[in-house]
Amino acid sequence: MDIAKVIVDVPVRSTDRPFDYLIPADLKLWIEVGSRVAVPFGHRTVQGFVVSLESGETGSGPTLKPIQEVLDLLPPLSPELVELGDWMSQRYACRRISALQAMLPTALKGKAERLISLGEAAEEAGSPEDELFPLFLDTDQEEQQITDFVRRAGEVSMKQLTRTFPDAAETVKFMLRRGVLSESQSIKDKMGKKKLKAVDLAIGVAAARESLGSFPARSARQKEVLSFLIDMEPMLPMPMKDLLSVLQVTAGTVKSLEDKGFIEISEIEVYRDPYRGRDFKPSTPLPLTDEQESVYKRIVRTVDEQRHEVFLLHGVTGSGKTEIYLQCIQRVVDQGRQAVVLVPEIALTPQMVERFKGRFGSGVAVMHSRLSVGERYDEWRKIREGKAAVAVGARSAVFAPFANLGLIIMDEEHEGSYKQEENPKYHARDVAVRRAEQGGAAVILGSATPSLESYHASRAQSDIHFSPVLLEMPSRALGNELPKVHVVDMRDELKEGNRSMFSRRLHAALESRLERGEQTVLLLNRRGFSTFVMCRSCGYVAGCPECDISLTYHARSDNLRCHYCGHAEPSPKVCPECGSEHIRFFGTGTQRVEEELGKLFPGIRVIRMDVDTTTEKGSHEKLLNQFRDKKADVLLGTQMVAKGLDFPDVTLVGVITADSALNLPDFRAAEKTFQLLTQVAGRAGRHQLPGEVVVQSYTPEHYSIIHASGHDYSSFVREELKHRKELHYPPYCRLILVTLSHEQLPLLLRLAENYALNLQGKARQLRWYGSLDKLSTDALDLLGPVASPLPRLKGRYRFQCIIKWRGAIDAIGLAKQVAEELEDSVRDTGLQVSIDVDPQMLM
Ligand SMILES: Nc1ncnc2c1ncn2[C@@H]1O[C@H](COP(=O)(O)OP(=O)(O)OP(=O)(O)O)[C@@H](O)[C@H]1O
Ligand SMILES: [Zn+2]
Ligand SMILES: [Zn+2]
Repeated sequence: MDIAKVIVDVPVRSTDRPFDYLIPADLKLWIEVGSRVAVPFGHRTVQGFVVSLESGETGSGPTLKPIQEVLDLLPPLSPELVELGDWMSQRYACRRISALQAMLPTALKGKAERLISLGEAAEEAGSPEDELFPLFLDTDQEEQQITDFVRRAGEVSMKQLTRTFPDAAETVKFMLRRGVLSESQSIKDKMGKKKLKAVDLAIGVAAARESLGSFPARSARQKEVLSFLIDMEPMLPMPMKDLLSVLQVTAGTVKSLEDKGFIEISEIEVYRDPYRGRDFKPSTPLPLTDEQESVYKRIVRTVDEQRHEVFLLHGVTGSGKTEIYLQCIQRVVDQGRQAVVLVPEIALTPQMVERFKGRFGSGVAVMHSRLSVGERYDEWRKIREGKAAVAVGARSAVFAPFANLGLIIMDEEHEGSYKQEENPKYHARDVAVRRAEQGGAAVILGSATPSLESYHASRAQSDIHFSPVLLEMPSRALGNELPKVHVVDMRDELKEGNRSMFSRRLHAALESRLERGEQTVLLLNRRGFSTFVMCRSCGYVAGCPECDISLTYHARSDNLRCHYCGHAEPSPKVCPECGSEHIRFFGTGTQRVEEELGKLFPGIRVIRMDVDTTTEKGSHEKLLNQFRDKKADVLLGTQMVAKGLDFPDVTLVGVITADSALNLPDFRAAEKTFQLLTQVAGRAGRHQLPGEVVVQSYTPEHYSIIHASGHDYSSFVREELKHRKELHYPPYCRLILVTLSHEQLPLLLRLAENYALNLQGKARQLRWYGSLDKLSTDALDLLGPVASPLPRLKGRYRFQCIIKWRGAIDAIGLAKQVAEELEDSVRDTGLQVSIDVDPQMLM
């Protein structure tokens, strides 16, 4: 009796464990760990993933239900990914099914049926003299039968195939891996594969060339087509429509060549390559600078030993980290292994993709949310079928289904967007490290401003589960200086009668750029606008007396509140520091800045890049290209303009208000401000022309602004770590954010208090509970419950607790256990508890 343990897709907590199913004899060879299957569950059929296989010789247990179907020929998950899912479910207190689902492209989540047809390689396959596969001679016959069967039918379902050839699983999978068979979704489904008419030579190049002489003059067009195809031979078959548009010939011309037997027109399957039709300038490895060389050598040592190791590559903006990535990937690819490159969604610009495509061509799969479901499915398939060796993508590319992963790179590793805010609430950095650990792969975490967590872990014993090797590149690759940063105190501007959002310095700097025909990047940091209260005369910001975090303005109740501890106070009418009436809730939009620019500099050409102008697909790219082509003087935008851009003529960067993010009720506010300023400053003067940066601030004395303007990461870190230690924040402990929600406020209040009490009680029994001040290393502390920053969402009230903990204790397990007990005790009343481990956003 063969048993499969299956994680089923049923959204109930009690189902979050594997269920046993019988493997019917005729499916036995088709089912592997990672297979997606249809199984009966209650009165329904649901989808599930096989997480382990057992031969139950003990066999006399309760009668098990059999698996009904296997849903894909090749399992969409590998045993390695299944194991990773298991780890995620513990690490993030999420359901196993949700961890596994997160690894798949949306197209695979539906119920669409898989269909099998002959693949591109079908012609060459199955011939007995195939010397490449001498060992498979006896499977040749089987292969022939299967090929015939599929050819006759055109397309067969999984079910037909598995039932007709129950013993041929190995052969079929092998055929699929070689492209003799190919798998797709049902045609009704729009995500099915895409086919295209394509043109190929029907005779050899030499013969074709010879025949060129025999074309009569009236067939000049045909001759032109043929000679073009001869030149293009290595690229054939090529899409018919490309041919027609390049040569400006009619389909009739091409058709006559086919009739004469020179060429053939067929349908080919195309991967919907979102970057098709675009030229990627091929690039070759650059000779490395000394700094790059020593970093490269160190990483390659590990790569060559095929060992797991994590590197933290701290290189200033423009130090040439990307070149290191490219050359390390090359090394891995040369070994026949694969690499994943993670970049923040926002930095996944065409410019970034271009650098990888330029080096590795079509061997690069790109995965990000701007692609359609079908495009994403194709890119994913390219990886799984071994047609790509490099995946570049946002967060979820960490799950790219490579069989032999040698390297994971995470660019801008400090970015908060690597954390997924919905379930499963994973952090791609931690998942990357874990996956690499499983598979003996190296990890490079790269940044000009590493997160305090990673940096601290590289220097000291820490609560993070890895300790990276720190590699530093303190100078720019092209030898130029980091740009000079001027900080302008906006309070002085106001004092001297300048009420404009542009300081005199920034105004003058902009003017001179316009005169010289150089370009400017303007950053308007919108994060946190209109949520905090600031005095425009003295820079005073209302903060919580308990938490050293700025208070959030609540318009409805017209008061200020602390989102950590619940402290509340009335909102001030005059500044408590200086008595000024210029105290207000901050708010400036990019649109207003644009208008102002137009007034101050008539005729100025501005490209505005923010959520409003970049919603359309491809718009982001279009705007950047316009800027690169110097169709504008100023690129004005939000965070989007801060990252990864490398434009030679940008010599000025202006930051309209540096402080806005500084005052968010978030213990990472200073860190994020420092990072943003450093990143955006790094856009200036990257090539020949020297750069200059003007940072406007109401709190120029803040250490994150001082150190960012001095390009001084280590001083910033020293100061920030001191604060974190005093106030017990990561990296000196870890956090768990528990959010409880319910439609009824009084009940929710009681439940939230219960949660806190139960947790404290349990922690006390385990002797964990207490202040983190104490010297003991194992400790757990709890803040709250308080109303969540979003106190009501979709008709549900929300309360939250923050658990601070450190040491070897199982705080995550405890948080989850207490949540489940509470949910059980109030069944049917609609309580929801969400657990966010290592939250990025506490708001
Ligand atoms: N070895 C090299 N020789 C010549 N030019 C180089 C070399 N390495 C990098 N460069 C060039 O230096 C510039 C900056 O490099 P790159 O964009 O890779 O830096 P980075 O460290 O990724 O910067 P950022 O963090 O700001 O994105 C690029 O124009 C790149 O082509
Ligand atoms: Zn004031
Ligand atoms: Zn507080």
